[in-house]
Amino acid sequence: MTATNWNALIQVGEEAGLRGEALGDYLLTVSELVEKELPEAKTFDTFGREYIEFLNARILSHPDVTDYLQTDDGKRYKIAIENEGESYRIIKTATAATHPSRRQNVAVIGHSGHGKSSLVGRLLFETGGVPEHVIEQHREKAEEKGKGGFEFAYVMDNLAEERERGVTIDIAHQELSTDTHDFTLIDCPGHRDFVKNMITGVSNADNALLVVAADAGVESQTQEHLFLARTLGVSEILVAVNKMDQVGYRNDRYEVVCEAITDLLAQVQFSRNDVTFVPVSALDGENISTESEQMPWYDGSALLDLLDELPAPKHPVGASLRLPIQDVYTISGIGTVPVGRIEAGVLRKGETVSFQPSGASGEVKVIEMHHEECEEAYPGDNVGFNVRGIGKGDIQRGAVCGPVDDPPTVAETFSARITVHDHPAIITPGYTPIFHVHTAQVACTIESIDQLESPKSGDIVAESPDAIETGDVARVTVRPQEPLVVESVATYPKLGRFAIRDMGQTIASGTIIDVTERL
Ligand SMILES: Nc1nc2c(ncn2[C@@H]2O[C@H](COP(=O)(O)OP(=O)(O)OP(=O)(O)O)[C@@H](O)[C@H]2O)c(=O)[nH]1
Ligand SMILES: [Mg+2]
Repeated sequence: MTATNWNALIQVGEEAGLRGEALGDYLLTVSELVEKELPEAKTFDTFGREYIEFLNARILSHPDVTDYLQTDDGKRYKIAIENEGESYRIIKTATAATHPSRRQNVAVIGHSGHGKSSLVGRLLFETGGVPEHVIEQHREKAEEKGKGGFEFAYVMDNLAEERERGVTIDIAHQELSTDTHDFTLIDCPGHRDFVKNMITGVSNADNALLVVAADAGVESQTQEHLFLARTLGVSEILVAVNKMDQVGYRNDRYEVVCEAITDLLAQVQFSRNDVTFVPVSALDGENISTESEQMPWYDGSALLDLLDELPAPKHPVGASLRLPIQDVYTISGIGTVPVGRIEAGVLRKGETVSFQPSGASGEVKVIEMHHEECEEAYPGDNVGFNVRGIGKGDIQRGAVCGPVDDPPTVAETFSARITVHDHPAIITPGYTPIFHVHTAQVACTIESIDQLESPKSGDIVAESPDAIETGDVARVTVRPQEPLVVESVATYPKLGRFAIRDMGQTIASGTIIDVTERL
């Protein structure tokens, strides 16, 4: 199979898509694939599928999942790949309307009052998600409460207390669709009292949008959130420098703020090249969906276009189902409905699943995604579901759902590599702070400090040190004080990363190397 043949395949596919007819089948041998195509190609692990990128199309495939052929211009065809010994036969089965690679969870993070909720509200408004008269109603209500200017934030802040205080307390999810993506924006609280809610939001995110007000610049939760996003495995960070109206849309002020953020990024081993900056005004709607005329000095794209350019999320390939539970609802007519985001594997109707650490299990009766029922759901999907025989007492935030024959691992102990970022004193064995891992928050004891590493080279510089302190990197053994599901970072990245908090601040972070299962 040569590149020319491949082009022909795509062409036929496009025409067939229009007519809704079968593509026909094409045979290519494994050696042809490897020798002719792969040198030009890359493989990616995405959505539990293996992306094989060809010259101008790619096959998204996984044994568990229907395959798709995607051309460079974003057209997708549902295909079946039949494996005939040495050969693959590719058959087009239907035109695929949507595809999970459109889906992207973005956590909106940053210091309190910098305009996260307002920015999400504005994005929804400009993409038609919120009609003008609703914004008007919010404007009136906000003014009545002496909170003029909060009309866009009120789109996100629904709780009475949130509106009264003018701060977000718990995370809120909002759907936003563009031509190429279906985003779930997770508006996180910026206030330092609610960092634990922000962690739940970030642990569900693929990428993050950091909002920094141009007038206030970097503040304490700008730093803490950036650090947590990095620690909890967010791949890319987009920085919106908001409230540009407050600084007269001045380029020099924008640059000062960008420089301050660049310094913070360096502390978490991000370089400025890994991050995109955009100046915006949520209040005036500048640089949100169209490029702003107020800032001719800015030569980049508007925020919405930058969101579309965020990298596709990566998920483990060929792994078993792992679905950390974020909340559990009781819905009349259905019963107990746990909700969460699939981090690995496939959730299927009719299959028996197990929740750990409780061990409760049952058959999946209903899966719902974005208010629609579906047969199966994949990594990256936010789902609500119902399992036969499972009641509210069997599951809570922090539980993890997986297959009965390969259930999530409940740890007796685990070994981890931690970095101490900010602790006022020394840390000795026996120390028991709160560990935040996926959606769980559990007190865990650092039972032993096994090795001290050089932060630069990673070399072991001491065995069994008595204590560690700020700046140290160490291998430690950890014992959860309550049953807790964790996995090694190598097998399930999102279940193997954690932040450690104590005394109202984030003091350390780490990755899990190995888990000793509780029997
Ligand atoms: N001038 C100006 N004010 C803004 C802008 N964006 C937000 N604000 C104001 O900033 C204040 C806080 O906005 P929010 O959107 O609630 O901020 P937040 O980041 O969600 O705050 P938390 O929920 O507490 O973390 C409100 O008074 C907004 O009107 C902007 O672009 N320009
Ligand atoms: Mg808010």
